Amino acid sequence: MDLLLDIKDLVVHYETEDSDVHAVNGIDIAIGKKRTLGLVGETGAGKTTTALSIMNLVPDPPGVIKSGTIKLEGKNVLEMSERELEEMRGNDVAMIFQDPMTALNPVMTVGEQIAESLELHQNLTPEQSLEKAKDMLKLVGIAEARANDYPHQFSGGMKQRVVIAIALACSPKLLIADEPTTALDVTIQAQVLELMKDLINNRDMSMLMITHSLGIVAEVCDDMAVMYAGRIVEKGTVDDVFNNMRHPYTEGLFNSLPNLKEQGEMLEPIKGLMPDPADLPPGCTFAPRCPYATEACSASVPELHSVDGSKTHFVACHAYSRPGFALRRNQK
Ligand SMILES: Nc1ncnc2c1ncn2[C@@H]1O[C@H](COP(=O)(O)OP(=O)(O)OP(=O)(O)O)[C@@H](O)[C@H]1O
Ligand code: NI
Repeated sequence: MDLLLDIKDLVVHYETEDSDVHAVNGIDIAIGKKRTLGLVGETGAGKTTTALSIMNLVPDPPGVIKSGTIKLEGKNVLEMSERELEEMRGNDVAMIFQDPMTALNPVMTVGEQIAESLELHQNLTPEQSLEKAKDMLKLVGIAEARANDYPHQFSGGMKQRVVIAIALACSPKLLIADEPTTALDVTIQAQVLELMKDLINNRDMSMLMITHSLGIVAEVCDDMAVMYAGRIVEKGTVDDVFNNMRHPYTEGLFNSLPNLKEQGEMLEPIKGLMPDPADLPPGCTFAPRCPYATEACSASVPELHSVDGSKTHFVACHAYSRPGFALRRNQK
């Protein structure tokens, strides 16, 4: 696979006077060109921290990138100069967040805001920028006449479309979307996702989609990585993980989803809570909640290993060292 982004052994802590939060604990993830990777996991798993690291925007202090490399087309983001970083942000990588209002300026028209990003990154004249801004609006399904309106004149779904227009105006190679539809009505969510999917595909872009929702992963992603307490516990193509899942935590996520369970089966939410990343248990951090755990699970941290020799599918779980082990879901 031709890689756009290649993250290796990333470790990020938030260090304050009274705690040391181990937010990201040595993750490896890669995104191929024209591929969309879904990063899923419970709240506090370290998803946003991972995303911010890619743009070298982890707030410091308290954030400290302890180790790792983040290569964007071969160049390590963590070693870029301020100037290179500015070039990269907006031009190569754009990020959109859950709440569109945090990204929009209430006292500028939406047309001006899209144009501003174009002027900044693409050396266009103000007139050219405004023209292109109108094109971008049309692209996200908003009439160009609305370019002169202010954010408060738009609905939530339209605001998020404007944010998408700003993010895509400079044709970045990678779009990072952090829960981009959680703040929207359910009916609007599907439309916005559909739009993003089309735009990404038409422009040969790659995307990192951060979400709690396996439904969204199924809808828009090619590949997925399941994150738990700052580690990747399973990753593969969406097909690998949906049809041949291996990690007990992944199984737990699927069992706790109403829409993905077969009818008649009982929902079983995962018992307990994710451990506090300032106080992680030794060994496999999922062991305290895992229905399959034995003592060996707490003795050492399981490494990611290939599932049946697969080149795409990996799992980090000690249980597979037991002969014949299979998840309940996979037992025939
Ligand atoms: N600025 C900060 N200072 C201290 N701790 C932080 C800071 N930002 C995040 N954390 C902690 O780091 C851990 C990972 O947070 P992160 O936001 O990356 O998780 P997430 O998977 O994106 O969660 P969510 O799904 O809720 O957005 C959490 O325990 C969080 O409390
Ligand atoms: Ni987050």
